[in-house]
Amino acid sequence: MSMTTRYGAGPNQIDAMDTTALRDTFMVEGLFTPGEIAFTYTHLDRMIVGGAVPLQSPLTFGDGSEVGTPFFFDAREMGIANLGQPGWIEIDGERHALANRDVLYVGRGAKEITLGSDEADAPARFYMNSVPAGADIPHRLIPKSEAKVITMGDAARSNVRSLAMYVHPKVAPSCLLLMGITDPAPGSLWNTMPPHLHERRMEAYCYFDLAAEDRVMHFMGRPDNTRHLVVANGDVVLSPAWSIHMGAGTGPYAFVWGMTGENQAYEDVDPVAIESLR
Ligand SMILES: O=C(O)C(=O)C[C@H](O)C(=O)CO
Ligand SMILES: [Zn+2]
Repeated sequence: MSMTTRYGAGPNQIDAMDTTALRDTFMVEGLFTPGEIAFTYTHLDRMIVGGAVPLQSPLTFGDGSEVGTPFFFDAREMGIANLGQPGWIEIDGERHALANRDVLYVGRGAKEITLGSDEADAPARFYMNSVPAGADIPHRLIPKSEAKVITMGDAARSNVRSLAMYVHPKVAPSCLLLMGITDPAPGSLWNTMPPHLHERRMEAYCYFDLAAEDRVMHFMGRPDNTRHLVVANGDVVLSPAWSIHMGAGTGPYAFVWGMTGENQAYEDVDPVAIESLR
């Protein structure tokens, strides 16, 4: 298991950043390495993002030395989305089967997590969002069929998309984690339109199901001072509360969004008018 750190930055700091500095600060690349678990500890509301691709041997974690508690989950909760082929996750020996796009919520107090793939040559790809938690909420498997799906957007503006809420008060409760998956409709390439800010929550986007030759252009920054990040399959964008977010792909893609902060009010967002962007 590896753990890297991202300290984040304030809105004025992006003026001095070149492309490499911007990417090093606001992106996490390389989370999905076959046979490994990789975590990045962000100082954006202390969300940890992670990836794991188990092959022949299952992968285990749960030690808390990197987070300063005896066990990883002593003061944390987590959502784990399977973005790959069928696999399974054991929480303290209790096994849950996860098909593609199923999500497992792991509540505070778990001791040991083991991640496995049904077939080593068609592995699961587990994506993880973990945030501090102050309550014990039961572990729960949320199959794709139980997610609450909302369709939004406008075909004339190429932004029709369906947004599936998994870890959400109306679907599966958590302490302060929100997690879901958004799929642009065929021919629709824009996500998160209109762009928005949510001053009370950070957000992490993990782009997936993107062809190797395609990229998503993810826009960030203050509305009057935007930048872009060129994102490949499996890359994560860290979106601070002060930053807008919206993106367009050069081909089909999907993304997992995860949020935490002061509240779980999905509607607590401030849309930003396109004509105000600079
Ligand atoms: O396409 C969208 O719109 C989204 O998926 C929006 C994200 O869920 C989001 O930014 C929530 O704040
Ligand atoms: Zn958002």
